[in-house]
Amino acid sequence: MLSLHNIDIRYGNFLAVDGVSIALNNGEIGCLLGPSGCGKTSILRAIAGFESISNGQIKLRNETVSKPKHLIAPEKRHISVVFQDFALFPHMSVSDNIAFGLHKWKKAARIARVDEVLKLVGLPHIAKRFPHELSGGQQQRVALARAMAPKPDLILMDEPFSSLDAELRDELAKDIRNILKSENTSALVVTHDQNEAFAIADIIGVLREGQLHQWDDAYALYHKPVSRFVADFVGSGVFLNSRIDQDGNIECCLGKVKVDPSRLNGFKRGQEIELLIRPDDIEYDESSPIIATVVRRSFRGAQIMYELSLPGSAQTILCLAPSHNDHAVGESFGIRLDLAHLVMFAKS
Ligand SMILES: Nc1ncnc2c1ncn2[C@@H]1O[C@H](COP(=O)(O)OP(=O)(O)OP(=O)(O)O)[C@@H](O)[C@H]1O
Repeated sequence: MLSLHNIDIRYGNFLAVDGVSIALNNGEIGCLLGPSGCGKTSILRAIAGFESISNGQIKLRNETVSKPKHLIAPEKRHISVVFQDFALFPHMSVSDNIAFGLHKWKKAARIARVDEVLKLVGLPHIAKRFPHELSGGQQQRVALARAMAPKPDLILMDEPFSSLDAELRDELAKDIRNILKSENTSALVVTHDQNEAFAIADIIGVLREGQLHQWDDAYALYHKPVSRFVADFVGSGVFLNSRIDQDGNIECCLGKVKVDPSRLNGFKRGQEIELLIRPDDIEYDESSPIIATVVRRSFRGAQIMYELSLPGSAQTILCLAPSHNDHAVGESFGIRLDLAHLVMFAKS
């Protein structure tokens, strides 16, 4: 459906996007995730045809729509864009907003399609209202209905949830995913919020300073990050100063971690490394000889996130424990390391 081949985007001499390649299949929902200024919006604008590229090419349904000095106009790309502020026309009713992109359709087909997408987004009863009479969440759904109405090949969404309440965002992200999937519509969403990315996307690209670090599903980003940046940006955790001993095992403040030699690819015996420990790698275990002390805690309902110190180590670790194991700051309890995935980086 969509492929970007090694694209660069420049603003004068500044290289804002540097050699990015991604591909999205028909019906897939992709997401570009990264901190402010990493180039997400620039990529979205280039796909929409609002921005030119200085290297590489962009293909839609296998047709090249952008390459240096060649730009197919946005209206010829069969793409719809949902903007951050929804950009609904304030003087038009909801149904007129949705019908706006259908002016070439026959009247009966147009009316039927407006009805259809309003049902799809769960708002069949608000067709006659005006945008200012809607809640933020309803405006978001109308904006999505308007984008979906012409049956575009691809929908682009730029920070679609940023103006909504935190509680609403997660719910809406899941709903929007279901709505897009119900019509097998492909979409690419831009966000800096990983929970939104996890809730909406099949595949996520993590960007930093114009470069794509990883294009993968949420599980792989969390458990098999390819760079220290991805490991740090996605999810929480700590990088424990560790060392590979002469037997090829990892020594750290939690003891010795036995490692299958095949997993030491590229690392040498005796090398200093940083070992990624996620909060879910540390288990509460009353019978363990490793005793940790609570430095900080944050109650999260079913679980408590503990920050723990260990004897003889200046580093702290995180532990996500079931909340019936309730300990105050200063108290100690036993923990066990249960590393499902070994993620390590050469010490910089
Ligand atoms: N028109 C422009 N002229 C010059 N520099 C620009 C222009 N648009 C964006 N940039 C720069 O390019 C870089 C990428 O910007 P972009 O808006 O794509 O980032 P972003 O990841 O979407 O950020 P945010 O999350 O803050 O919207 C930034 O350093 C930005 O300052």
